[in-house]
Amino acid sequence: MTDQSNRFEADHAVAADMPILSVRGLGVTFDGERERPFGPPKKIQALDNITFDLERGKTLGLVGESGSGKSTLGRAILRRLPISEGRVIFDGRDISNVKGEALRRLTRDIQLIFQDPYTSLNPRMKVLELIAEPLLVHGLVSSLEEARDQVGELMRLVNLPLDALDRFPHGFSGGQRQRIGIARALALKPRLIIADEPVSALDVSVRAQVVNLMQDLQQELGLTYVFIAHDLSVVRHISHDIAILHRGHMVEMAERDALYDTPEHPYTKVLLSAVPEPDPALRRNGDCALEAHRPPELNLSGPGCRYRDCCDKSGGHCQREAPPFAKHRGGHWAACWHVSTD
Ligand SMILES: Nc1ncnc2c1ncn2[C@@H]1O[C@H](COP(=O)(O)OP(=O)(O)OP(=O)(O)O)[C@@H](O)[C@H]1O
Repeated sequence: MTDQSNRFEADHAVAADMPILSVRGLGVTFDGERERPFGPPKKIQALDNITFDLERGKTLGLVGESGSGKSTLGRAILRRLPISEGRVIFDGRDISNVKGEALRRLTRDIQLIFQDPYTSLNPRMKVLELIAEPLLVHGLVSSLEEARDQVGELMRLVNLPLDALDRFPHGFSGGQRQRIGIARALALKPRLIIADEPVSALDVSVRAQVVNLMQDLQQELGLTYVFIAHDLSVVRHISHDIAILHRGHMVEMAERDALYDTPEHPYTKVLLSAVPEPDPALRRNGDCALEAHRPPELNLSGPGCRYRDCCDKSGGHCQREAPPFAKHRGGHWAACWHVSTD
């Protein structure tokens, strides 16, 4: 175990058996457009009744199509937007309503890795400034020179050469920029990292390197990840558990191999059937699985399962009542009347 790892552990003495993150009945509602002048804004329910636990040191892969609520869930956990319903418990503490200094402190513990390393790094700041900025903002160092050693150690962690410190980000490749973004996210020694599509903007050839780096860092520093992706092929390698979002609802969650080998929810099966086929025209059931972006508010009318219109198993029960997100065979959690319980 390295010194860096010891430092992380010493700083974060916690009950090891408690999930680092528990989300209970989480709902997030946005104000949409007004239907008439001066009328009330339409309500957009981006997330509804999301419940899951994430164990310390593990990765939850969060998968869903565009508009399914992945980023909203990430931002709700980070407390960057108001929670309408339910609770987010981080390290045994309810953080659903934290404000002020407590929220500021929380941003040290939970960090975000952005999707696009081209736009997320200020082009006018040198790498030293970019990585040192969180340390300066949180008052952990008082000058760039004081930060230099810590930043150098972060550069070592993400396999970037030290001579990069005094250069601007435009001189780096996408993969190297994402390493800078990761070093910046690590600067405050977070325990939980929300990685919002961290490899989607990168060339396919460097995606695996960044995913492998994140895995190595997880081992070395004991990090926990929520790894967001819009497709199941990206999260397989890195995830311990995988959760599937569909129109603001969690429809299935299971241990990685169980989800790929024996998917339970019809929507998961359709997403999986789309994974190996790169040509969208050839994807099976493509109309429903890979639907064009449809805001969730269009789908909230009436009772019943939100997937009912796309499901070939849909029957009367599915039309009348939404299935609960419940535990089923083989440890799968799924929201479907057609999955049998243990
Ligand atoms: N600030 C906001 N105001 C109003 N609606 C919003 C806001 N942010 C998100 N939404 C809506 O909430 C829903 C979920 O959006 P979200 O960005 O979380 O989806 P996503 O799964 O991350 O999609 P993508 O993969 O395209 O990023 C969408 O209908 C989106 O239009």
